[in-house]
Formats: sequence, structure tokens, C-alpha cells
Amino acid sequence: MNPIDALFRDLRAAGRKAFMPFLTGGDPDLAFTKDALTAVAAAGAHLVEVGLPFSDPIADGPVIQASYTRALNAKLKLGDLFATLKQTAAQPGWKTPMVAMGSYTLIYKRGAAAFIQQAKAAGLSGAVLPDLPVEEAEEFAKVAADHDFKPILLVTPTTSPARAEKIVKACGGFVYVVSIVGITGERDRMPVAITDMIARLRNLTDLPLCVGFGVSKPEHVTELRTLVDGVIVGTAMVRKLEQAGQPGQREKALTELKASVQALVVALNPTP
Ligand SMILES: O=P(O)(O)OC[C@@H](O)[C@@H](O)c1c[nH]c2ccccc12
Repeated sequence: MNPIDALFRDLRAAGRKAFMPFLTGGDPDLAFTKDALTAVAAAGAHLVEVGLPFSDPIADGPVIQASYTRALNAKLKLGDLFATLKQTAAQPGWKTPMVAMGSYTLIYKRGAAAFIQQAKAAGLSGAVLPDLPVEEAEEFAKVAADHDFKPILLVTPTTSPARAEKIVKACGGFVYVVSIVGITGERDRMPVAITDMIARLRNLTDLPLCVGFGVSKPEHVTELRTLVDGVIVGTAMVRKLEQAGQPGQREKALTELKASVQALVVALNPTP
């Protein structure tokens, strides 16, 4: 069974929700990526979304764009990032599923089957594909299914019901529910319309629904916890990667990253 399916089966049986931090691969360097992944897993993250740095932003806000730029300026290569993920997942006791998040350009360049083989060998169980239109997702979804690799597509507040139906059919693992129209980045409050969006999606699919964009504080998570199967937090985590790039700040950034994950995990699952 794919590790993402196994995770959500277990969480659902226990009445618990998934916390999923997003971390850019290679910011400020690959050694830190390994340390940061290990730290968030130890702090209770249920699965991790690893951003594959890319030059053209897709819905990325300024904090994540700057993070991608730092990784690319440090001459990050995808093969090296995959090698780091593999080492990370090979640590004794590692059981945190990882998904990639990246432009379909990165996949298309390599060919879907080749990309999936490399990604799986690196320990990745699926990929969030923000710029793959559902019309073109079918072919990727077929290749992915052959390799038990999960294609995760996004539904936004402006997605039509007919399109949402196609998207959830092409998805595996979970559906990425974008909370707001716009780009990634912290917001003060969670939009009210999210309740309706989730209810409509529940009628279309049994897949877990995970909400991202704008989630950063325990209060947000408390608001969402009864509604969703998981939450994704990117920008608030990536700020710690930025900090880690400052001289002498690595240990402090790791400690703060852990504390932030712990606080969000407790808000999501308040009873032990
Ligand atoms: O940063 P936020 O607002 O916490 O949202 C998560 C998000 O960063 C992550 O999932 C992500 C980063 N870049 C993306 C591009 C498209 C979709 C999603 C993403």
C-alpha cells in the first residue's frame, strides 16, 4: 500500500488529522534540508511536502520564491536533492511519507516514467502538481498508477464543480484544497467560504482533503481541524530556512522549526 494511503487510513481510524509542513529542498543547502526534514518528522509532522526549486513561480508568494532563488543560486541539482531525500528516508525508524511539489516542467523534461522512478527511489510517495491542467493529468495519472505514485492536484475556490469532479478523479493520496484565490503566504484569518468548498468536495470524493495557503498559526489550525483531513503550512516554515542561511543561525532555526511544528501538531490533535 502507498505510504500516503496507509497514513490517512490510520489517522482516520484514530480520528486524527495530518500536519504537513512544506520545505524547499536545498535552502540554504542540502545538509540543512536533511536536518530540517529530520527535525519536523521528530516534532510530529505526519508527512512532508518538499518543494523542488524552480525559476518561474507558480502561485508562490515572495517568501517561497526567495527560498527557491537561494536554492538555485547555490546551484542545486534535482539529482542531488533526490540523493539527500534518499539518505533522509534511510535513517533508522524513518516513517514519514514525503511528497514532492514542483512544476510539471521538471517532470516533463525527464519524462513521467523516468521522473517517477527517480522520485520513488528517493523515498517520495507522490507529487503535488500545481501547474498540471487536469486535461493533461490523465496520462501522468496512468503512469503514476502503474508505479503506485500519487498525483496530487489542486482545487481552488474558483474551480467549477464540473472541473472539481475531474480533478478529484485524477488525484490520488489526497486532494490539495487551496483555501484562497491568490498566492502562498500567511493570512490573518481563514476564509469563511472554505466550509462550503469542503462540503462540496466531500460529495465528490472519499479522498482525504488537505488545506493549504495562508495557514500559519495554531488558531487557524484549530478552526480547520474538524473540517479537514490535514493542513499544509509552507511560508511560516520557509521563514526558518531563510533564518538558517544567516551566519550562526542554523541551530536556532532548527529549534524554532521544531517548536513551530509541535505547536501546530498539538492544535490539530489536541488530545494525546
Ligand atoms: O505558504 P503557505 O501559504 O503556507 O501555503 C502552502 C504552500 O506554501 C505550499 O504547499 C506551496 C508552495 N509553493 C506552492 C505552489 C503552488 C501550490 C502550493 C505551494
